[in-house]
Amino acid sequence: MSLLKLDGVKVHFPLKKGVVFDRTVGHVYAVDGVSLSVEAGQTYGLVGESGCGKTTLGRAVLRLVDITDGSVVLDGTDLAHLPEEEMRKFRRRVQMVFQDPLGSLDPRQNIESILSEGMAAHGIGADREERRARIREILAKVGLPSNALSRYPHEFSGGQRQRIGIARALVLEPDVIICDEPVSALDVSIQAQVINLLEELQQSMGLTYMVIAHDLAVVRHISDVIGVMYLGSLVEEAPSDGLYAEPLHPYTKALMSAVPIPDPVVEDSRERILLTGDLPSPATPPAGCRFHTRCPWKQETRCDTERPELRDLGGGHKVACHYAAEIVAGTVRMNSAATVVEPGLVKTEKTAETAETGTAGESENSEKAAESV
Ligand SMILES: Nc1ncnc2c1ncn2[C@@H]1O[C@H](COP(=O)(O)OP(=O)(O)OP(=O)(O)O)[C@@H](O)[C@H]1O
Repeated sequence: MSLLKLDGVKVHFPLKKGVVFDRTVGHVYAVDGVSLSVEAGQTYGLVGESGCGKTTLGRAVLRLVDITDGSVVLDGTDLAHLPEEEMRKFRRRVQMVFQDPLGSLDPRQNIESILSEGMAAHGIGADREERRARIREILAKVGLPSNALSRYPHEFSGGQRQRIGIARALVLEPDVIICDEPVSALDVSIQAQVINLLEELQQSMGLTYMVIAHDLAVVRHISDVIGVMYLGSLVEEAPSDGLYAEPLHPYTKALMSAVPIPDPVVEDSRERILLTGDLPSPATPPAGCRFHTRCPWKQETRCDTERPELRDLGGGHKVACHYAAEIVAGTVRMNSAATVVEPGLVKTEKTAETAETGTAGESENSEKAAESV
């Protein structure tokens, strides 16, 4: 059953100009028509490069930004159209865990005070003692000692602070937890511990997550379903295994090929797709398919004029690309100056001409574009 269902969600930020009269001179199309469902007890992973609208989408669920259009249905209630006083009751039910645990914890408050603040505001626990007992229980669940209660955020390591952030969400007994880049501020050695903790808590408490990350490796194991965002829209969505087994959208293929593989033999023997060109501004998104300006498989003129819908190609594997099936079948070939790193080479630029012969070349910009993915 879908616990959280987004339908056609748009968040357009007005671009203002002028000191006296604020004129709207355009919009940032941060989120532009996203539909997705998060099933109870599951994890939806949302990935995409910086600026694609992931955080704004998460904030829209909590109504921390104005929703321009669409619906956000939590357990049967559309939050997008709820009066503010009604919305207050629902805020407890969707909690957010932030990227920077230190920045999101008040340094002047001890842990008990940080955790009990929200509980008191939402009427959880009859009195201080009851709240304290509940906090102790949750601290144990997230792997922190009960003496953490009287300590302050700066006394903890980065990983422990993220555990406090998770505890702060849990004490409010939410239906859904949105984890926004939950491990990207942490040391690599600590990241796996926090991801494992999220998984353990999900199993023992039946939690439902939306995990937002720019790093595909972070969402891979924890997610049941993964959605890939590009310039405000979902370009691909699939059960996690299906997405990794066969990414269908050219953007996902590029993202996936940029993830380093620890085995040097495998790393050296695979092909990588490096995107050329910069990410367009969400204030002036390209017409047609938003990815067409960087797409190695772009076809004239459909891709520059007609916006592809997200469609199911089977087994819940959805893709917004006019030619996804043809690319898989090999009947549509790379047609532009796409850069492919061929097995065993550091860098090879493959163009329409060189694609056949495999002539090697260099492209600094392409390498940078790949790094930014
Ligand atoms: N309040 C705002 N007013 C105007 N533009 C905004 C606002 N918040 C976000 N944006 C713009 O919306 C776009 C999407 O931003 P968002 O933070 O959602 O992306 P993101 O994918 O989460 O990126 P990051 O990982 O860097 O946070 C960006 O171009 C950003 O500059």
